[in-house]
Amino acid sequence: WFQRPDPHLPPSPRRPLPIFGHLFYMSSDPRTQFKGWRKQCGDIYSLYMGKTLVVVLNGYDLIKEALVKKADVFSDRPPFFLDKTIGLEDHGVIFSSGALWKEQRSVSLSILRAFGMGKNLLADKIQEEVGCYTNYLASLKGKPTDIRVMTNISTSNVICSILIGHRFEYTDTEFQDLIKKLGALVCDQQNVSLVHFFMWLRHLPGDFFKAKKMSVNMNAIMDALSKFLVEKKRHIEDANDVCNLIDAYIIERNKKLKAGISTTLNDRNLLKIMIDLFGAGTETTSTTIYWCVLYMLHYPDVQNKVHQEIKSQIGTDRAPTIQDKSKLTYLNAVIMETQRLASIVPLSLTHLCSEEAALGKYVLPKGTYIMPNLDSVLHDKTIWGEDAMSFRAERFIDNNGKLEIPEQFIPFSIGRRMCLGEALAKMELFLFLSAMFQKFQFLPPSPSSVPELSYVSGIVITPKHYEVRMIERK
Ligand code: HEM
Repeated sequence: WFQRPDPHLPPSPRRPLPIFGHLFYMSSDPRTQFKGWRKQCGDIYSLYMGKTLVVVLNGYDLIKEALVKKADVFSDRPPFFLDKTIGLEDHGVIFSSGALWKEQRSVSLSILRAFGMGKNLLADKIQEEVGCYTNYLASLKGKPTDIRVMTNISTSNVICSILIGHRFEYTDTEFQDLIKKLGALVCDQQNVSLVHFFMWLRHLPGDFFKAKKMSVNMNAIMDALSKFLVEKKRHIEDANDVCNLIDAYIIERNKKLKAGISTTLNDRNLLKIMIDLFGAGTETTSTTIYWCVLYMLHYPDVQNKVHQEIKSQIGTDRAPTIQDKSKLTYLNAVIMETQRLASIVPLSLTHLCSEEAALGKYVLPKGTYIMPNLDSVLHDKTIWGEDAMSFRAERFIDNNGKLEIPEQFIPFSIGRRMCLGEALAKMELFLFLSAMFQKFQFLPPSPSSVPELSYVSGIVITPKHYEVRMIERK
């Protein structure tokens, strides 16, 4: 409490409390709080979560310096308490580090590419799912409905078709329950930060910090996916016979073992990769769709313009395909503006400084947690102009009517740890939203009750639940 701040470390917005550091200063809406702290301290500042030093990075240049130019030291992850509770700490892709992460990431990426991520093969599969989804929306016959869970199930079906070669019906109550548990996991993260830094708190009676609820949800997801793993796992030699990620992973492992190459590919990492992709691939894409529909309720002119573009470039006799993507400039701009303004993963995922390293004018000790504040780039007035907090898709279109994507558009982060599913997410966003705006007009439950643009803060920023009417266009 009486120590002077270390001049080699970035400044803190407030003097840390003994033992707890800044934990009790954290607000339930870090987005607004972090903006204020940037104004006060500049682009880089220190927070203490208990004893752990967490350095928040703001602005494109500083985030690029850490995650791209100094990727060798800023690409590890700190341990994640929920992985500890399921006994899979430092496994899989999202929360692993070092050589194990490198191998798991490169194998997962090559499997996703083999399944057609970024190519037509997968686009056809997504389009089939989109067909089921829009039919389901049509069956609601314009009744005010919250589309969140069914959108989650639909985007989850895309990832599940890769993981286990299977899709689920929107009415499947067991799967609905699993999806709700995943949603709660993503939203409850904020409450649990205290437990993350003081693991012993989860042994206290009651569940004040929701840590027990989160462990139960995480275990339920793990149990469901390990059941699929046991069901689908089989002896497979022939690469032409691959039905899902499980097959592809096993073939890759066997290849390495046969060639006498030492490998981290094993059942535990496979299970964790399934959990990682299921978690990361479901909530993110569907939340972006959920935001986009909400923005369209607020900006009916934009919605009409999107529909007119689809009508003039593709018509209404067939569903848009991935080959149509380059024709729909305005829709692409609307999707990017949604991602920019909603900034759904505002603090990215935490990185770990693996060695002592210089950053800006400071020297950060080994073990420092790094929070890249993507919000600070996606909402930066010096990049996007004074109207950075308004929805204006035209900012992504140049004077010749072509798409213009500034390098500061980083909703998927940057550097070696940037989103593994970016190509898949972009395909999904285009195919879902183009089909939705082609087929329906989205309206608020009543003209006088447009749902608010308010959100719930978690790892992912989700709009508060809202209802919408989908009127089929003739
Ligand atoms: C709009 C949708 C999405 C957004 C905005 C998004 C955003 C992000 C962000 C910000 C990160 C953290 C990067 C970092 O630590 O620097 C990340 C990591 C990751 N994402 Fe996504 N993501 C999306 C969709 C997906 C999808 C569909 C998948 C599934 C295939 C996926 C899989 C992953 C994985 C596995 C990581 C961890 C990468 C690593 O640690 O090496 N994401 N994503």
